[in-house]
Amino acid sequence: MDPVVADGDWLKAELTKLLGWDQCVVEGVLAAIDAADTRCDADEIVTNYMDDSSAARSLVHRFLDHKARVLEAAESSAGPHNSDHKGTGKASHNRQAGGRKGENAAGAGKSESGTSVQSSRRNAAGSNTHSQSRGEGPSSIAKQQKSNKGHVSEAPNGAHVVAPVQWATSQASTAASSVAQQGTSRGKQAGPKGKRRGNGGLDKLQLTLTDSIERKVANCLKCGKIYDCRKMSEAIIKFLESGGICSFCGNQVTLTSNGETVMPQTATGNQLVDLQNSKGVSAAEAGESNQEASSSVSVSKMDEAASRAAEFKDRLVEYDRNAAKRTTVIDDQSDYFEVDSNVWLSEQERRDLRQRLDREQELENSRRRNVRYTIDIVGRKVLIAEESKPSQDAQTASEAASRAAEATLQEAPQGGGAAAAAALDTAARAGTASVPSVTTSGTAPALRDLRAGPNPNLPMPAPLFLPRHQDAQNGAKARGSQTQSRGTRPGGGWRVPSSGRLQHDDIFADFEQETAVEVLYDNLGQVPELQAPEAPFNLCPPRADDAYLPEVVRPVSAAPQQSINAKLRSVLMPSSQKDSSPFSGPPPKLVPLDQLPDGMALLRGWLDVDTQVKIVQCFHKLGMGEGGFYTPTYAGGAELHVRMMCLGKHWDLRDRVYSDVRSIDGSRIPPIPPWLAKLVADCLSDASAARKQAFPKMETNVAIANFYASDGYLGLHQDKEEGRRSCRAGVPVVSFSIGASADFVFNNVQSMQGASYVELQSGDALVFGGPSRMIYHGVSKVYPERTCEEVVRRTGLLSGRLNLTFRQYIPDDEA
Ligand SMILES: O=C(O)CCC(=O)C(=O)O
Ligand SMILES: [Fe+2]
Repeated sequence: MDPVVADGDWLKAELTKLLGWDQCVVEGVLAAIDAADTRCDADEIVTNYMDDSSAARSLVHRFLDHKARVLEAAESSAGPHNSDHKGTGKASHNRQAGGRKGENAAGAGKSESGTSVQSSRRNAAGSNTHSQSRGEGPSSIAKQQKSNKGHVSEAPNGAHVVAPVQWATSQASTAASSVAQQGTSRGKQAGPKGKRRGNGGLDKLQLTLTDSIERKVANCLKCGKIYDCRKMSEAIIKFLESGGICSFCGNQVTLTSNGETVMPQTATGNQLVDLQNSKGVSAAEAGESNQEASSSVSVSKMDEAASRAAEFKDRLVEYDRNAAKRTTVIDDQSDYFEVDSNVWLSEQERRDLRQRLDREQELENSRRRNVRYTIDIVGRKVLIAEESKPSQDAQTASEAASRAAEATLQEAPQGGGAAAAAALDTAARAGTASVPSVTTSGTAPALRDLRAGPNPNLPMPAPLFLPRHQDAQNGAKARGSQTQSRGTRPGGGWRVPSSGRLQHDDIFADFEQETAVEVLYDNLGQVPELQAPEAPFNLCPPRADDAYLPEVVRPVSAAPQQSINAKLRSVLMPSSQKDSSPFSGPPPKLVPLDQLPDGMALLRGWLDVDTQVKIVQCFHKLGMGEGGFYTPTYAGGAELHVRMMCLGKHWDLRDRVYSDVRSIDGSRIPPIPPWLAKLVADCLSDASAARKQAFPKMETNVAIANFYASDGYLGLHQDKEEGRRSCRAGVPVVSFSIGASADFVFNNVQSMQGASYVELQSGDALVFGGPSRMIYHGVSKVYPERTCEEVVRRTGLLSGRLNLTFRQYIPDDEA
């Protein structure tokens, strides 16, 4: 037994050293330990207030053990009258300690300068019994609070509010006693430490209060300061002492004890104590009067605090109710498309937004339906008309495209359609699946419903410009002609009024020409599968000098018409890139008519003028109808330099076969008029007679009509698609020539080397069959100045040459 250890000062010093706490805090803890009923209670204090420190626990145990032994020794030395305590030798040390303490305090007369625990006990002993002393133990405060009904009031919200005076009062009475015992020393002590040191009972009471409050960690709702009441410190004690007044901002931090709100304690209690002390009031009186004073002041403070709380509550509620009106939330992150799930939208806003989105979707759908493509035929571009105003702009774009296509077709009937088809075809190849159909109302049926898209392969950015001299040449000649009567723009040319993209202009650079030609030829290298029909080719356009014409508009004579591509070539193609003549090489030898090879006969002027006129008129009419004249193209896209049409069957330059329907546009093929067939038969008969050698029999079922403009020609070739039997049998070809004269070149090989030629004149009939059936032949030159004036005058035949060749096609399976 070590009396030093049994002394509270020893434990206080050890714990202070161990825990590093303020001494007054340690004193409070010691007071609680001293008041604990059992060792378990003491252990709990260690657990709760000393972080369950084993070192602290062992110190406490050591202290209690020694204390018990000291008390026991004192008891035994005092006599057996305390057998009651002995009888409960196993009773808690506290009881032992408590009992002994009281006696010790009273009897042993330990100095006031002992531990605060002892001091407290001794102080309390003056007016309190042992049981009272025990009543101050843990959890006794609540009981006191409940029993003290006079200090329980109803808060505005209905909650019970227990004025701090209840527990402050009891502590005040204790403190008052303590202070009374101490005289006025408390008030004289300088600094809080001294004050606390002399106020150990108060600390103990705070500790018990801490134990009783429900939320051990509280925070100030105004400034956020946190009060961790699990760890005792001077600040916490002060906080608890004040009943939850925030030491930082003065706000009330709500503390609840046993379900009841602890109201703040003002300094009033202590002040009163101090006041009473200073007046020399006895401890008991001071306690009573203190209690009463505290009670009345606290109630009034409670009312004041309650009304402040209610006011604050009302303000909060009001704010909550009206927050939406006074607050605008701009949520940039919120996707306004999220209409349905957007929590920031009111019902009305949601409805409005939904309607707006629906409207926009409708417009977008309508815009997609109305996309139009503008076809720049010469520029070979297909442009998407993106419209912002769907209906109106789409309509405008559509009309512009239609007018462009129509005007181009009508103004350049020899080639515009083909170029359009080629452009469309090219565009269609480059197009996407989603492109809509091209609307070309008023144009040829084959142009309608073609699907086209933008052509990324066409780099030419600017419209193609034609030089003015070309415009003058074409436009002037075309002016007043049938093209004008179709409503095309006076002055000729290819200007498209609405788009303005095709223009005449003197201003063009060489590189532009070459670029254009390059593009043109690039495109020609591609295979146009579908060739749009050309505008009707008028073999005999009306002319002013035609005597037979009625007295109507007498337009200037029509120009020999060229296809657009021919025009482009002649105007724009650098000489180096122009077609090399298929007749380059040694000039052919003119063959006298009596020296023609076997199987060839030339019946000069066999067709009289009337028959020629009849033939021209016939082909004038047929040429403008279904299956009429068109410009044949090779598979690669290059054009023949003649206009062609077929009777009986269609012969296709691209695949070189005969068919019943024109493959390029599905046209039906006009039949050979019987009078013409008879004419052919008669001619053949005459040819046999002339040669004194019968040509193989030939019943024509195919006729090919070619119109050569003044610059037209036809390369060396064989007529060999009429079937093996027809060709092998030497079934002859009968040819009629009308209009301008031309050089007919022929050879046994496809070369100008050793070639011969004869001049075919208007009205001539040429027959080649038998051994000459497979000669290579062609037309190298046309002589527009050498023509049959009468035929021209009577028919209005264009300057050029009309040639008809009659053959008999015998399919191989019939052979
Ligand atoms: O125009 C000519 O005289 C010849 C025509 C020709 O050879 C043909 O059409 O195959
Ligand atoms: Fe031929």
